Amino acid sequence: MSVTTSPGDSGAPERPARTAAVIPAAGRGVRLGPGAPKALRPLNGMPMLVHAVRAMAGSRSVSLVVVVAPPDGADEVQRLLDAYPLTGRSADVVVVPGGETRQESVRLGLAVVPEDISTVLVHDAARPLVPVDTVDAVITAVRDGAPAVVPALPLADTVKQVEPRTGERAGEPEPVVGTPERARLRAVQTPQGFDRATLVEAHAKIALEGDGATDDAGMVERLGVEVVVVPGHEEAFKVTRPLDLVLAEAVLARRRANDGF
Ligand SMILES: Nc1ccn([C@@H]2O[C@H](COP(=O)(O)OP(=O)(O)OP(=O)(O)O)[C@@H](O)[C@H]2O)c(=O)n1
Ligand SMILES: C[C@](O)(CO)[C@H](O)COP(=O)(O)O
Repeated sequence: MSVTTSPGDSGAPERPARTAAVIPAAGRGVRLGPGAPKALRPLNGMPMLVHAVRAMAGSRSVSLVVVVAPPDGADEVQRLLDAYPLTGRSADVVVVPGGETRQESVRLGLAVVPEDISTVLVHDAARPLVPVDTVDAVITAVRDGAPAVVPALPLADTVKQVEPRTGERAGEPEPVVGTPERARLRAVQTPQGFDRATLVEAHAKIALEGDGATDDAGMVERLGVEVVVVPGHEEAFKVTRPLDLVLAEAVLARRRANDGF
C-alpha cells in the first residue's frame, strides 16, 4: 500500500480526519467495450478516476480518499495519481488493490479506513462528474444522524418486472409480470454515505453469508437499518456504455464553457 499526500492550501487550518471516501475502481468496464480498465480511460484528457478523486476531495469534509485499484494495477494507479496531484485543497490519497467484485473491492478499501473516521462515502470511479454539492448533501445527512444515505433521482422511464425464460423457451420474448408504481421508485447513485461502523458490519455480514448486493446501501438494508434518500444529480450518472462517454465529454465541455476551466 502506498500513500500520497497532495500539496494543499498553504496555511489552511487542519481539519479533523472525519470523512473518508472509498472509490472502487477495480472494474474492467466490460460494458464499455475493449480498451484500458474503465477507471483509467480519459475524459477531457484526464483519467476518469482522477475526476472521481477530485470530486470527492472537492468536499471540504473529505480528508482521506481510498482508491481501490485493479488487483494487479495498484502501482500503475499510484503512478497515475502522482501525475495528477490534487489542486486547490489537500486530502490524503491511499491506493489499495481490489477484488473480483465491486463488493469485495469496497470491503478491501474500507479495511484501511482508520477507526477515528466516523463517516464513510463509497463512490464509483465510474461516476466521475458528481457535483460537490451532492457529495456534501450526503455527508450532511450522515452527520445529522442518518446511518445510511443514498443520492437518488426519480425515474423517467416506466419499469417492468419480467420473468426470464428458461429451458426450451430460453430466448423467447420475456413475459411482463408486474409494473411497479413509478412514483415510488428511485434510481440510486453514489456517493453513498454511511456511519462507518454500520457499513463495516453490513459488509462483514454479507461476506460471511456468501451473499451479494449491487450497492452498499442494499447491504445495510439487510441489517434492518434504515437507509434514507437525498436528491441526486443528473451529472452523477454512471459511465457504463459507450454513449455515456459521449455524454460525459459533453458535460465537461459545458462546464468549461460556463466556468472557463
Ligand atoms: N471487481 C470490481 C468491479 C467493479 N468495481 C468498481 O465498481 C464501480 C461500479 O462498477 P461498474 O460500473 O459495474 O464497473 P465495471 O465492473 O468496471 O463495469 P462492467 O460491469 O461493465 O465490467 C466501478 O467504479 C468499478 O471500477 C471494483 O472496484 N471492483
Ligand atoms: C452502486 C451503483 O452505482 C448504484 O447505482 C450500482 O449499483 C453499481 O452497479 P454496477 O452494475 O456495479 O455498475
